[in-house]
Amino acid sequence: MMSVDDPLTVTCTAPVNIALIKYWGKREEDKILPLNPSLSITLDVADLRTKTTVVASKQFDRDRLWLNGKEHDINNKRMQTCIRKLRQGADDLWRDGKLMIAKEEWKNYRLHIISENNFPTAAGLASSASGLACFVYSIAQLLQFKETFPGELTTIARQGSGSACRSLLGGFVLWESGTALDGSDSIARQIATGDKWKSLRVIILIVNEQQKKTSSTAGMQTSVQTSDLLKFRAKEVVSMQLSRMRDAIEKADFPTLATVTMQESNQFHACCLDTFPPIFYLNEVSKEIIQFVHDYNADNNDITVAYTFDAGPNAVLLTREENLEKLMNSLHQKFGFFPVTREGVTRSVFENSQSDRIIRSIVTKIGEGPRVITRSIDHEESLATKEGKPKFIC
Ligand SMILES: Nc1ncnc2c1ncn2[C@@H]1O[C@H](COP(=O)(O)OP(=O)(O)OP(=O)(O)O)[C@@H](O)[C@H]1O
Ligand SMILES: C[C@@](O)(CCOP(=O)(O)OP(=O)(O)O)CC(=O)O
Repeated sequence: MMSVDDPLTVTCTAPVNIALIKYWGKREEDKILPLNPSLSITLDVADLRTKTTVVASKQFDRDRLWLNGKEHDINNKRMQTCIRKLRQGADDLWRDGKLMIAKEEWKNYRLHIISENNFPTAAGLASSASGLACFVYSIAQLLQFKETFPGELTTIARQGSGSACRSLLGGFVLWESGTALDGSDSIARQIATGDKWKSLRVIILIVNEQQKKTSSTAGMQTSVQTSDLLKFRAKEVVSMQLSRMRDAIEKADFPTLATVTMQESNQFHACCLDTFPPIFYLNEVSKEIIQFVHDYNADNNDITVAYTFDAGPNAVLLTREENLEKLMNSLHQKFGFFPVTREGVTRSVFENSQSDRIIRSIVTKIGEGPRVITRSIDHEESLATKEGKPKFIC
């Protein structure tokens, strides 16, 4: 049972999501309202995840954030908006029929937020999506956040980073662009569980783990200002592709899902090229991977693999379990050996010595949304000491 002296804490995990229908461009910068709807798959937290511990105390003098063992600036506008909205929606904390903290009391508590990603941060692997989703979800869990309308929490995560709203749900997730000026209808919701897609495998091919030159936020701003193709895409293309994709998800139709996914990735990168000055996220290896996938499908006379790329050169391939071994063998033959991490275990000891090649890969599958791991500070999964400081500092 919780006593008044126990630190108020929660530890949660949140997944990475990969967009199959891309979000690129805002119609409103401040509230992060997108030009078009987007659709993603949530990846399994067993392989890629953010873990966050939040501790609340009246003794702390300010809100603080530690990311991967180093203190990180929390005074940026986006994180401050999220924290403010979460505090506004805080509710009474009850334990065993006893009121522990009345909702108006929460304003006297400051937060220590300790977070780690088990994959490279800011390298185009959607760390901002899982990171901000975990940030919002964990604080909401601690402050007993009560939604005033369904999906409200996703509207808060959206204001941390657009793609983060999709990481609050599992399976296939649709982020509606919405029309309301206040952004209240620009929410994310699950449109299908992963039940029909249990055999889907997602292979992340890491080509570069460095921080990218043009952030998604800055890149899409320039695209909105300069690309006519982006306007055409938002007006004419996305709704058609979205309905093809939703139909394919419903029917578990891999070839259609794969085709739309590749077309979407290509159109997103075409919009980047149409931006002035152009933005290049793909490198030579990325392009070789694209060619490889098309050759592989042509040789097999079937569409069994798809690729998608976000704002960086790393590839995400989709295939089915029954094709995985054959595909990995062909990738190794074409690109040389690289270590493969599957179900959290690295299967190959071969390090790729060449540069400009695939460095390593992670094989994962569709997964569930965020969850609470523990509400105890003593739990081994908690990232905080009893004093509310990170257990591990770099
Ligand atoms: N666990 C986390 N907790 C809080 N914030 C995080 C966390 N992980 C990442 N972030 C925030 O996201 C930023 C990285 O976002 P950025 O968009 O640059 O990279 P990315 O998400 O890896 O790439 P992309 O969004 O293009 O896929 C970090 O600098 C940090 O501010
Ligand atoms: C290419 C993308 O990954 C862009 C993600 O952009 P962010 O969500 O990182 O951008 P901000 O809203 O400015 O934080 C496509 C996608 O995830 O839909």
